[in-house]
Amino acid sequence: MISPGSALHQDISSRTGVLLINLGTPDAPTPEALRPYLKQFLSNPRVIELPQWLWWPILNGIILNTRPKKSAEKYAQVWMPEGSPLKVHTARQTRLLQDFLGKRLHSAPVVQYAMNIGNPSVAEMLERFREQGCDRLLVLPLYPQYAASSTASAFDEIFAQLAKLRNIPAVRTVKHYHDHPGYIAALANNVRDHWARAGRPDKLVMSFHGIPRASVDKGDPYQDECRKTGLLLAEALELDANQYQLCFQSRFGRAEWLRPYTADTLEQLGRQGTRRIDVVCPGFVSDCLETLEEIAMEGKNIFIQAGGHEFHYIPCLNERDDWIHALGDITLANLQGWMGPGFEEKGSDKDGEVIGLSQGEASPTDKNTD
Ligand SMILES: C=CC1=C(C)c2cc3[nH]c(cc4nc(cc5[nH]c(cc1n2)c(C)c5CCC(=O)O)C(CCC(=O)O)=C4C)c(C)c3C=C
Ligand SMILES: [Fe+2]
Ligand SMILES: [Fe+2]
Repeated sequence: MISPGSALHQDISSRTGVLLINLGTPDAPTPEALRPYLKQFLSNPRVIELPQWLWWPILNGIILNTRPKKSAEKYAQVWMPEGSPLKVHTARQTRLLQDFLGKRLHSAPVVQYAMNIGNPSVAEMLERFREQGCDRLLVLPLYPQYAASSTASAFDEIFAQLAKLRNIPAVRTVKHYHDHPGYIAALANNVRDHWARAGRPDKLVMSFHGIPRASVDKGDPYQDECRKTGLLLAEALELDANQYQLCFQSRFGRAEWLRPYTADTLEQLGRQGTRRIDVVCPGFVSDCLETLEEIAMEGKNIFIQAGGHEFHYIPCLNERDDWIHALGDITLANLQGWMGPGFEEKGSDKDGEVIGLSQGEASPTDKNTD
């Protein structure tokens, strides 16, 4: 919880904080840990846009009695010795971004991560920033494509916690970076590195997390942003339209979601006798349940059982240098104008760009206050 008013806040000279925010993950691969995680996730009206009177009996009477056990079994198959893959990679990315900024700025911002659901919570991290004297905060969701269910619900949580404070920091939010040249280059390098080691497939499948079709009809730009990322990645890899396929995974419930569904696409490609496919998940910057279990395990089974021969899963960006560099560039671009005394850059980086104004990004993406 955030304690109201803190003398510490006034004593330390003003600093900037960068908060990386991700979706959240259970604390353990057990039904007991899955239940509160799923309850919090699926009670969010940004995620399930049904009237409460209709949704609550389904959630509490059916889903929370069946899904925790099934999901826990899936999590157990991908759990790492240090914990949930999503959290392990997010924590590593945070440390690497802190190092990257430390090497490039005389006075680097404080970098921390929070989970929108579960731990470490947004409330806990906002308190840590306060303790460290941060009166400016850049919120950077680890979702390159904007969706109300992911990005907006992260911002909702930040502002709900700030609503409990009297003296809040200046806040900037990064809405999306689905077409950022550094992000696209990192995605393309990742695929090329895989091909250099393992040869090329007949088709590259780009699988994005789905959302309900109705969300797009109501104005969510998510589908367009996924398509733009896919197109830019295909361009960077010099692929023709018949060499790649974009699709949407992780459908939840019975409503119509974005099509084509990944499971159908994999089955169809297998049935058509496609010899080899490689699957990459550009919308996930960290490997997690949805990539390691749903794609690399379930997806592979679907393709092979339908008649496909060779299936390669290409891991997410995780801790790649070029991705951390892109994340650093996105951060610096969005800190423009907040660079006060002691915050000067140490010089241009190795690719010769001017720090904070890199890769054609002349201005911060989206700002709220200050
Ligand atoms: C990439 C961004 C994501 C969007 C958009 C998104 C929308 C969305 N998700 C659900 C339901 C579930 N998602 C679950 C896991 C999950 N989702 C994302 C990302 C997005 N979701 C990630 C990174 C993860 C993995 C978390 C991990 O711990 O590894 C789950 C929980 C797992 C399970 O039981 O299947 C659910 C449920 C909906 C309904 C939705 C949009 C409406
Ligand atoms: Fe999800
Ligand atoms: Fe750079």
